[in-house]
Amino acid sequence: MVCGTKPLHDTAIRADMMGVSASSVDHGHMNTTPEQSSLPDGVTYEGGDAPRLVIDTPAARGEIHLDGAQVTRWAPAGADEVLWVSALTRSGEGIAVRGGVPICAPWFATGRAKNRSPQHGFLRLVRWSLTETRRVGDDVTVVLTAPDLASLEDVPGLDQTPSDLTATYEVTMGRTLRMSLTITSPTQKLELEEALHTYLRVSDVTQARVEGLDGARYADKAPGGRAVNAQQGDVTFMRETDRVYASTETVTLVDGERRVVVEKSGSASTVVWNPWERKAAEISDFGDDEWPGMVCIETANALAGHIKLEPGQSHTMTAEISLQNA
Ligand SMILES: O=P(O)(O)OC[C@H]1O[C@@H](O)[C@H](O)[C@@H](O)[C@@H]1O
Repeated sequence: MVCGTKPLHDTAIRADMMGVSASSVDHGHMNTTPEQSSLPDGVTYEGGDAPRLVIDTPAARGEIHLDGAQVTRWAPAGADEVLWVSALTRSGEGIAVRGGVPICAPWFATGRAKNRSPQHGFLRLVRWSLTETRRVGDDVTVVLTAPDLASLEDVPGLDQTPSDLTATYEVTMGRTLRMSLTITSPTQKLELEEALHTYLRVSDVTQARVEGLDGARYADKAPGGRAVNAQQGDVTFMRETDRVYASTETVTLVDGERRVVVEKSGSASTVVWNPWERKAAEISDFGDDEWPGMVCIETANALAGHIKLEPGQSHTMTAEISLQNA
């Protein structure tokens, strides 16, 4: 779904709207340090090699890295952590944390023609700028902006897409985790693929199930999988699972008593992924024994669900995650 043309100045961040110091709006991406006094109560900036915002309010605890604008933790009040992160992950500039919610764009996997690199695009590999923080009640909203890509050296894969594309990401952490990604292509056509690659904790993936995809068509990307299939009933997990569903529906991950609801808008695809034993062993930052404890439910626009942007158009995709019984 294309949300209409948007003049470029609409995506520019106005300094007078920001709750952070002037230095933090400099798109020179090394210069992103906000002053603590400018952040709302319950938000702390932690610098170092992997700069991040730590959120701790009566509604939720969480964490957002500037590298890749990656949400890595979120637990609504009274509940255990919802997102999964590998014990083997690394973090820092140019590195996507293995877990949380990496942003995949402007293509998904290696793209529809399977010829793009790096895998899942470059937006998870660049350091974003913090452009706004605000607190309304106990909900904290953080807005991050991707750097001016053309001005950066060595953005891998930038030659495969309009180099002037812009991206903003608005994350609200409270009893619900709301993540909203807007991508604009100012001057050129863009066939956009994207995913909010959400890693969710489960106690045992072989006992978990995903409701809400009954009847949906899917491409099965697991070894030996067919391009076109139809889901029958809930999704359950018995082997490597790597599926791109054509679906705009809300899904619910059922893990024992816990029910994790993923609602979305601007998203024509839902990706469901668990690497299982063999593939987990092949991924260097994924522990060999960790796969039973996670499943990815990715709010996406991928394969046939890609978005066609005309010059000057934007698209916004939103995922909203909540615990049903909390
Ligand atoms: O290892 P990456 O690049 O983070 O990708 C992890 C997985 O991401 C999923 O979205 C893909 O469907 C899988 O094919 C892929 O293996």
